[in-house]
Amino acid sequence: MATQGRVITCKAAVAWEPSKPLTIEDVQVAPPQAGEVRVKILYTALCHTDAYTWSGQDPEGLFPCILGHEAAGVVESVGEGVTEVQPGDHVIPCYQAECRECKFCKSGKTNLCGKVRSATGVGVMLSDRKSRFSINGKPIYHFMGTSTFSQYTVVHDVSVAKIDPKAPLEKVCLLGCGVPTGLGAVWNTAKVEPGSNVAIFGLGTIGLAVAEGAKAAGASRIIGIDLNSKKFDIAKNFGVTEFINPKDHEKPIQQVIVDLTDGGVDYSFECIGNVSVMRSALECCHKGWGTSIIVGVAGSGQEISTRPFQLVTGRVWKGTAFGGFKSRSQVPMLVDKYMKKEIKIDEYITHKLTLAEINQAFDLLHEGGCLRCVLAVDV
Ligand SMILES: NC(=O)C1=CN([C@@H]2O[C@H](COP(=O)(O)OP(=O)(O)OC[C@H]3O[C@@H](n4cnc5c(N)ncnc54)[C@H](O)[C@@H]3O)[C@@H](O)[C@H]2O)C=CC1
Ligand SMILES: N[C@@H](CCC(=O)N[C@@H](CSC=O)C(=O)NCC(=O)O)C(=O)O
Ligand SMILES: [Zn+2]
Ligand SMILES: [Zn+2]
Repeated sequence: MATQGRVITCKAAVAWEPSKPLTIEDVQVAPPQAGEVRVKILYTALCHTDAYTWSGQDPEGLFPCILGHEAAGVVESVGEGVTEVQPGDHVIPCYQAECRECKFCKSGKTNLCGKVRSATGVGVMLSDRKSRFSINGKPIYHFMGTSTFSQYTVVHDVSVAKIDPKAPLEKVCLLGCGVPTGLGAVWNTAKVEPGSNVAIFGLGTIGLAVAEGAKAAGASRIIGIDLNSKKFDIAKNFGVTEFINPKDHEKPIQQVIVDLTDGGVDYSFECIGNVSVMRSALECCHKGWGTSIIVGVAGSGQEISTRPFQLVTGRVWKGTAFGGFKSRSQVPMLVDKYMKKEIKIDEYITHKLTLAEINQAFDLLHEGGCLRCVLAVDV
């Protein structure tokens, strides 16, 4: 039976309250309105940002909601005025929109887009400030404008990238967040030059993608720092050349790195979300030019600090969202790079489960051996 124009009832994992196990529910998904796209999600991975919001630490977290933002699927139907995708197109939902018209998009200075952010930050769609998800009439909030822990979702047309239909969706779903974030932090935000020294704090998917990007950029020393020493074995495969476990040192970790690198690294990346590590990451940078990129997302109420002298003497503190990539324009290019074997994806996928097993997948996220767990959604 044709579903276009009708409400679809499908399975979704609903987060009812912070930290309470998600439950698989029959959810009603309304048809897309003007400028919206309804997508059948086939595969979704879990990102630590989903766990962060679920834990209640996200100041923008709203409940009940449908989490998830690293996914791939097929367009089921489109609303009025949608021209760039059509039913049957293979797509990756993009939590960072790209409208190409707002002052952010036109600035050429950022990948942030202002068109739908005020709505996605409060769990609704822009046109009527309402949710397209409900359970027996009770609205369920959207999350990050994507809500991919559902067999069907509705996204803004500026938040969906059309990709090569030949690309395996169970792999390229990772291009919705983690892998581009790490690669782009190096290529777009830091712009690491050949021969640079790099320090990466946190060797999860994001830190490993930073390592992959730094290796591709020609960095000569890539120092990985993690509290879990088992990470070094896997990190070598992504380009990490040296490993430091802060637990093995009495001196502050920034001092250890400064001593090891003749004054500090050219670039550092914080890929954990810990504000005290963010300070170490800045302070391990070389005087005069060292640049530190904050990638990790810190909890509500957390603040960063350092002595202003650190910046007066030439260190630079920056942050990155989605690695600075313009989503709709550049995600298809990343898919093509994967298809040409120019970037890794398979190596980040350590576990595969189904949507029904999502709570097990969240448990796995907190285990040192899990990078990305991909869920088959349509089963
Ligand atoms: N800015 C952005 O656009 C994005 C940010 N993120 C954020 O990036 C961060 C990292 O994400 P994942 O790699 O998925 O996380 P993850 O949890 O897999 O990796 C974090 C790593 O840091 C290590 N670690 C924890 N505390 C540490 C400490 N004090 N010192 C050294 N190592 C420590 C852990 O052992 C782990 O290996 C999260 O905060 C996530 O929310 C994720 C995606 C996009
Ligand atoms: N909601 C949080 C902020 C969360 C955050 O910083 N998100 C990152 C992406 S994390 C992906 O896994 C981001 O890109 N932020 C830019 C944005 O526009 O949201 C809070 O309020 O602190
Ligand atoms: Zn993410
Ligand atoms: Zn825009």
